[in-house]
Amino acid sequence: MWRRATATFKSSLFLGTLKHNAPRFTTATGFHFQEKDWMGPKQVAPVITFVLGGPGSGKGTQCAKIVETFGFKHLSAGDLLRREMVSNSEYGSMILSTISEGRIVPSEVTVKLILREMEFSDNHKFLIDGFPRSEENRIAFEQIIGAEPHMVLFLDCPEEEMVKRVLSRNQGRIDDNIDTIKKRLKVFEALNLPVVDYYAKKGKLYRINAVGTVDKIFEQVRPVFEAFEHGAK
Ligand SMILES: Nc1ncnc2c1ncn2[C@@H]1O[C@H](COP(=O)(O)OP(=O)(O)OP(=O)(O)O)[C@@H](O)[C@H]1O
Ligand SMILES: Nc1ccn([C@@H]2O[C@H](COP(=O)(O)O)[C@@H](O)[C@H]2O)c(=O)n1
Ligand SMILES: [Mg+2]
Repeated sequence: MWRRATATFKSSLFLGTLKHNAPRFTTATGFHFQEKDWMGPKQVAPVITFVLGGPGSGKGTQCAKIVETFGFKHLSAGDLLRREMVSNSEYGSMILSTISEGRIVPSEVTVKLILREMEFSDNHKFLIDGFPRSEENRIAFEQIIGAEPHMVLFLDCPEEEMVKRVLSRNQGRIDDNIDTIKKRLKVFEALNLPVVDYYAKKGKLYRINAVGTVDKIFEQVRPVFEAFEHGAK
């Protein structure tokens, strides 16, 4: 279990990017986070990568290749929400209506799901896909988890291509229909692009041209991770 087996952030290799002043924090849903929760015997700090991009830009597809090649743990915020939705959770109906309308689920719920996965993972390298989707998501992650990403991938894809991919995905998702896709694209532009700009200004953004074959796109992604792994050694 990563929560127990890992990080004392204070002695981390990644000291520069992690926040040590995470306050005692109790969310409105009663979830408790305290800095001491991260303390443990092993000196391994989490490596956090966010993977951003519009609906159908290929986040999940590229994440699978990153996992295979670089051994990250893939956490798709959308997948975590869909799993929560069908799990008899108190949030189930709220998540269903939010996803159906292409809106963003309250950050506290999503961050809680991500944190739970991080805590129980044996892996300390995380690829967080489809998150943060808004400035609210981003700030909640920083406050609750007390860490920032080391790098942020942005899969840059034209709208027509994203629409085409989503409509031919055929995985039975309630939001893969033209009406919801239009709403998701609007939300992406209004709420997600400001987050992309934020990380660009911080020098953490890697913009990937997401048009082309899956392998061609991965040829742009691979060197980003190779350089990071090389630098981290
Ligand atoms: N480079 C590509 N060229 C053509 N099709 C692709 C490419 N990459 C992914 N796809 C296909 O497009 C669809 C959407 O891809 P994927 O699920 O990876 O996108 P996503 O960004 O995770 O989307 P969402 O945000 O809706 O979860 C899938 O059916 C996938 O197989
Ligand atoms: N941070 C997030 C991520 C996703 N959602 C909701 O889930 C939908 C599907 O997400 P995908 O990444 O699988 O496309 C998305 O449209 C949102 O409704 C969210 O609220 N917050
Ligand atoms: Mg996806």
